[in-house]
Amino acid sequence: MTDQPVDPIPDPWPAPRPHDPVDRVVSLPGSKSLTNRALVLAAIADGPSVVRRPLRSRDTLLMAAALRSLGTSVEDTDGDDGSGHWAVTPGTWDRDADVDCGLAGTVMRFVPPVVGLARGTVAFDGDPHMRQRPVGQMLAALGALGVRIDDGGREALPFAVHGTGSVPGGTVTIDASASSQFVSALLLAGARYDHGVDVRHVGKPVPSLPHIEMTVQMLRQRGVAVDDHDPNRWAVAPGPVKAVDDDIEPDLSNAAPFLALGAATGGRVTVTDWPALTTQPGDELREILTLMGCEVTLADGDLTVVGPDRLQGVDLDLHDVGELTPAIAALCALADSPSHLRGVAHIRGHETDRITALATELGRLGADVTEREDGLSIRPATLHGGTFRTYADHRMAHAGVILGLAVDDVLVEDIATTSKTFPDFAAAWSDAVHGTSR
Ligand SMILES: O=C(O)C1=C[C@@H](OP(=O)(O)O)[C@@H](O)[C@H](O)C1
Ligand SMILES: C=C(OP(=O)(O)O)C(=O)O
Repeated sequence: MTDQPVDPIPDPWPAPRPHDPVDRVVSLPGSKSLTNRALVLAAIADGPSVVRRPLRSRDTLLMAAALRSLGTSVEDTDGDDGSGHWAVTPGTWDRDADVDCGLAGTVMRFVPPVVGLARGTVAFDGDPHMRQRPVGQMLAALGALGVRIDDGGREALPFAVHGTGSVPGGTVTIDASASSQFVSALLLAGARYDHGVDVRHVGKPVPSLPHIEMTVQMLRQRGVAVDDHDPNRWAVAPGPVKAVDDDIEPDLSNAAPFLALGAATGGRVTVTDWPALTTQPGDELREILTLMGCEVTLADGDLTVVGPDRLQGVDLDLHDVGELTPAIAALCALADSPSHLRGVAHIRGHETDRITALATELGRLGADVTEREDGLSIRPATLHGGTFRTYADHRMAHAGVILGLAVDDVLVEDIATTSKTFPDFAAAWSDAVHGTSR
């Protein structure tokens, strides 16, 4: 062990290592990004609707709680197939409220623009690290659109939004290079502003563009006119948001560790209900894992990955799919040729500074890693056991358990942090690795 002396880690979790190549079929919970968009749009819609098979994890429960605190009804209901749904009924938003953002970017960014439509003062705060995550550009844009914000000059949490019941809206320029969620947030609320919104981005390229396409697609499904013809500009026409029942797809980003289980063990993993067409960036895993030497097939809604004898390194720009970086970096550390992961400077503003965290923790287990301003270079090395720190980041925990597939005695700190986007991840992971929950 090469651990430096540091604070003791509570309950590090022994990452399970399979004895033989696995052969598993896995069904995943719903998408965080789709669930939280569906909830926001249902809350500002022109009637009641149902969010079917939503993700119920910390991020989405926080979103449901935020919308309830404004005066929206979000109730459990059973579907015909026995699965749990959420019935959402828009309400009168006429009260002061407190919103806990936890560590959810979607709550901190998507809720303030709709609070402009409420009558009341809403105070926002979150986990300690949430106060470091970027939101200032978005608050400034909201101010320019006519929403009164009080952030005490911090350009970060905690802040208060003073809703007056309507928002003028109009044209606004924003630097969204820190997060695509700034743009998605303004678009989600924009149809309900008096003049709609016309958002123009100026600055370094906007990351995670598939997530903006997801927003645009969901708005159009609800009858909202969106012009996204020109690059770096999105215009939402004013008008009603139609109430639409929505089926939430499985979370394809959370598929990453499970597909990695096939990839890293030379085994076979099938994820069920993989959508044929999707805006989720996790769909890119099909191409990425193919480049790493896996055999990847999508047939009748089943995505199957068969791992190679030896994983190949990759040279990838992950700018559009930054949230996949921790899982891919872990796989790269198990590959037998070098990898370069580029274009993800913005993930330094995610749940933790993911570039530094990955360089530190992969390095702690013996990986040969160079931290770059916008990514990581990873060369083959012999890894060893040790404690993998997760910095309250669910996707760091995914990286840790992936390493544990191929390295003895990997302990993952705070495995419960995975509850941000995946209920009972540890049990689902043990089940997938060993074929039985333990
Ligand atoms: O809109 C969304 O649902 C998301 C957008 C992306 O954020 P960034 O653009 O900040 O990377 C992504 O990383 C995050 O996990 C979810
Ligand atoms: C960046 C992420 O989350 P958030 O929605 O909190 O930004 C993520 O889930 O990888």
